[in-house]
Amino acid sequence: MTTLTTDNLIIDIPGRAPGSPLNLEVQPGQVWGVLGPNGVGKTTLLHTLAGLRAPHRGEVLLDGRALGSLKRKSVSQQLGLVFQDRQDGFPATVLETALIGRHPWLSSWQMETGEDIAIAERALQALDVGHLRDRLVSTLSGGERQRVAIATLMTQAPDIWLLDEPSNHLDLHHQVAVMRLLSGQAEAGRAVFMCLHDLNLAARWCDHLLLMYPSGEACWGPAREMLVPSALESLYNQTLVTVEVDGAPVFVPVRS
Ligand SMILES: Nc1ncnc2c1ncn2[C@@H]1O[C@H](COP(=O)(O)OP(=O)(O)OP(=O)(O)O)[C@@H](O)[C@H]1O
Repeated sequence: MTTLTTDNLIIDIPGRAPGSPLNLEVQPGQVWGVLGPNGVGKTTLLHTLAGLRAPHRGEVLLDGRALGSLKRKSVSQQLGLVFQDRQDGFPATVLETALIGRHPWLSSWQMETGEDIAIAERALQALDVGHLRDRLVSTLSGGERQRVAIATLMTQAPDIWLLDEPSNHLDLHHQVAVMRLLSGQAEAGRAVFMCLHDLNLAARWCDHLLLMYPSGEACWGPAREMLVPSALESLYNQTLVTVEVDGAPVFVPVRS
């Protein structure tokens, strides 16, 4: 299993002064949540961790090796990303889309085997979209598409799962089902690192949190140390009431 680290990483946001350097260590078995208001740089960070954007400064490392020094195929075997937004490039069925997750594991021009198809079908079942396997993705609802995207990542089976707002479009039942699945993946030794707008999902399911402030400051650590109401109020510029349910804090925005 792979550890993702950042060494004095400063993400590159056009026209903005560099923020504080990030020195993160995302270890196997951990579930990280990234919290912060709109436009603070959460997606930019995820894309930088995936090697899709160059950092302003610093480095991203996989097991101590600089991301840039690794072959893309090797990176995509170790790390995968669910994007916040997706475009339908060409017509593809749900099963064909999930099978894209096997590409890092196939050689050029190699066709998927029965085992690859079985892996994809198991992932579709796990995300409750197995019954849609032959449907065109372009005909799916927002929540169904989101679950297909997560199933594609599951089919890819990397050690590090990066997810940009995985609960987007999901109803309550599927939000919890996806969080349980991500938690199970971490228990199996993978690492999960996701941006979330739902503070309460983060409080319930993440063991580590990174708070990104509009000033460019950031702080990170075990979730119990980060879930300080005053810090969260300042993060979102929103007054909160904290209650406890099942031993976990629940944050409710005040109305006025
Ligand atoms: N190509 C670009 N050119 C100029 N500005 C950009 C570009 N890409 C992103 N930005 C800006 O960088 C900032 C960070 O964007 P990013 O998408 O990372 O934020 P975010 O925290 O994920 O926001 P949200 O919560 O709304 O998804 C935003 O102000 C955005 O407008």
